[in-house]
Amino acid sequence: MAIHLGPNRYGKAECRLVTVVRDGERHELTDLNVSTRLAGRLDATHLTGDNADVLPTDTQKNTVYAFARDGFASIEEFGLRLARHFVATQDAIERAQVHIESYGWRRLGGHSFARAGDEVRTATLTATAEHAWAVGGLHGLTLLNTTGSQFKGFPRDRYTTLPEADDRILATAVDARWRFATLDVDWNAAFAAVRDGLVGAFVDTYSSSLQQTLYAMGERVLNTAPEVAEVRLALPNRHHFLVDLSPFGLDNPDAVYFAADRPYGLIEGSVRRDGAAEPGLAWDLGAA
Ligand SMILES: O=c1[nH]c(=O)c2[nH]c(=O)[nH]c2[nH]1
Repeated sequence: MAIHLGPNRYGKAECRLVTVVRDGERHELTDLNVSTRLAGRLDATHLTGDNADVLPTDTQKNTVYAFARDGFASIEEFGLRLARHFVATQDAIERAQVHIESYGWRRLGGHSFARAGDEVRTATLTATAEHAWAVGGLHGLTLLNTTGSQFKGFPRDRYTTLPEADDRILATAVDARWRFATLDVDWNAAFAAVRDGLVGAFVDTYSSSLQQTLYAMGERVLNTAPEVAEVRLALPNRHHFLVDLSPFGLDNPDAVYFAADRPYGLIEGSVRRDGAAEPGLAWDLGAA
């Protein structure tokens, strides 16, 4: 029976990095979580324990902190610089991916900040010697419409108990990633445009299903951000169930809800621009 080494990669996960730019009294804060992944001709270390091609994950972590010393205008720019550095300087490394989470802080004053909720901006930058790819993203953006949503016309079988809903609460925590067709992008402006598109479509769409809202959100992003080739969305349906108050002799005119934690519907999908460039390694460092 033949046995062989399958796809593999290695790197330093979750380097927590905070930077402060001290411009007089007004300080700028970034709060990141940076992960590196390297792949390439790494058979030797797995098969014989020869580490000649294994840039230590400790060195990868140090590189993250050292490059941060130079500053960066966006997490996409920072991640691209790191990913390109690893493939350019390590012979055996053919593919590098840097994933960055950016935690928001709301300004309270010149040098004071409050953590801005659960929303996280993300970026995934992948490089080979010849190409690079960028994926932007966000997760933890919780949205809720108190009306403008229904769910009707679904099939019923002997296990169906769900009543048809003419008017319901629609709530979700958006998990979105979007693939750029180019690297010639004003990254922070693009992030703002995509985020506005996601939120705007959620607010504006009369929803017959969360699936319909998902498509509307992806379509709006592609219409507002020309650099984006594809949007991938995962939308948990944060169910809000009307509480039966009749045991207490009370009516419930769509006023009192139970916000269920789990289980939840999970609606996932991607919306793509026709004719856009192939994704290459953008989504997945892959096996090569
Ligand atoms: O928007 C929805 N999509 C579904 O697929 C679904 N299924 C369900 O039980 N409720 C809902 N709501």
